Parts: sequence; C-alpha cells; structure tokens
Amino acid sequence: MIFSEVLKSHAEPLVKEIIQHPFLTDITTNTLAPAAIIAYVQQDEFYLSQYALALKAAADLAPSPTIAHVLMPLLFEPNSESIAHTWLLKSIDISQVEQLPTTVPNPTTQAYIDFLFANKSKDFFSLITALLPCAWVYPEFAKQLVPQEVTDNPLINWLQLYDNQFPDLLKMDLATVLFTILDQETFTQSKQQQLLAIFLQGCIYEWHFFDATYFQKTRLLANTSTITMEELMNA
Ligand SMILES: Cc1ncc(CN)c(N)n1
Repeated sequence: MIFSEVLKSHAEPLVKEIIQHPFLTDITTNTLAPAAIIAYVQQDEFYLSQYALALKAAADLAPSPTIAHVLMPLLFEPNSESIAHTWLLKSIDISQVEQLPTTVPNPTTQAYIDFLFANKSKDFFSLITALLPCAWVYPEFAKQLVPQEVTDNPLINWLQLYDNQFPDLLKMDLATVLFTILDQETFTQSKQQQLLAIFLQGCIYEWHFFDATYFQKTRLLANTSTITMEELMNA
C-alpha cells in the first residue's frame, strides 16, 4: 500500500466519528445554533491565517526546487475560504466577518496551531504531514454528507464548497498535492510511524476543533473523542 493510503486507512475511524459530530449533523439539518456558527467562524478565521503561515513555511523549507515549485501556487491566501464563512454567517443574518467581535483563539485552536509550528521545527515532511488533516478531512466528510437531492438548507453550500463543487471559488486539491509529495519520498519504518502519529494527531485536532466551537469550550479537553491514538496507530 502506498504511504498516503496507509495514513488514510488509519484515520478512517476518526473520519467516521467526525461525520457523526453534532456540528456536522446540525449543518445537514440546518439546526446549527447561531452561537456555534459564530464561534466556528471566529476560530476558523484565526486558524486559517496561521495555517497560511505554516504552509508558506513549508514552501520555504522544501528540500528541492521541484517541490517548492509544486507548493508555490497553493500558498493559501488567509481569506481564500472566507466565502465558506460568509455563507455560514448569512444563514444567521450576519453579513460579514468584520461584524464579529475580535477573535481570541480558544485553547483547542491554539493547541492545533502550536502543533503545526512544532512540526515545522522538526523537518519538512513532518510539517507537510501536520498540514494534511486540514486539507484532507473536509473533502472526506463533505463528499459523504452532501445531499444528492436539491435542498433549501442554506448551510449545504458550505459542504458543497468542500466537496469541490465550486472550484472557481475554492479548489480542493491541496491534500492531493501534499499526499503526492509524501508518496514520492522513501521513509524508514520508524519515520513512517512518526509521520503516521503526526497525521492522526492532526485528524484528532480536526474533531476537537468542531467540538470546541460547537460547545464553545474554553478549556482544552484531551482525548474526549471515543477513539484513542493507540487504537488508531495499531488498527
Ligand atoms: C480547522 C479547519 N480545518 C480544515 C479546514 C478546511 N480547510 C478549515 N477551514 N478549518
């Protein structure tokens, strides 16, 4: 199995759990509470601004000009996903992110960002692997949650965006590029295990991000998803 498939197969149980998270089920039923929408958009604006910096750092650390060249066109504008936020806010009659109070990152957001930059300090491939869950998890749940039939639920646009149904607004090809970079490299068994742990940790942060904004948690809860890191590593 190629390395990217190994990563994905270990994370699959977690993706199933994310799909069942009330944040996403409430999106599909148009019952997501305004407070959760506001908390999510605020935290995500902040998170994505930091993610853009981490992605830029990856391009700077690229081990070859070829890899740097592949990464360059993907360098995230901090507001490239703002249409997703605009759609969420519109559903609760807020027209712009600027109308929200200034964001202070909650502990989960801060921990996820710290995790990205901690992996930047390790090496290029650790950073690429840490960046992957953000790029991979959304299209994974979106393709499973987008309804097949026409709906008047205004929140479905948000899912369709991540299902790559509006490529002119947001192209969802970052995960493919990052996985390809990993697949073109040969890693020792122990390096593969390290990268797997980083990938799974990032996916766990994705679950926590929804949970923290859904319940507006202001403290960090370790391992409140029902699947443990050990179970995922050994699956
Ligand atoms: C936390 C988080 N993870 C992923 C995505 C989708 N790029 C996002 N907007 N925010």
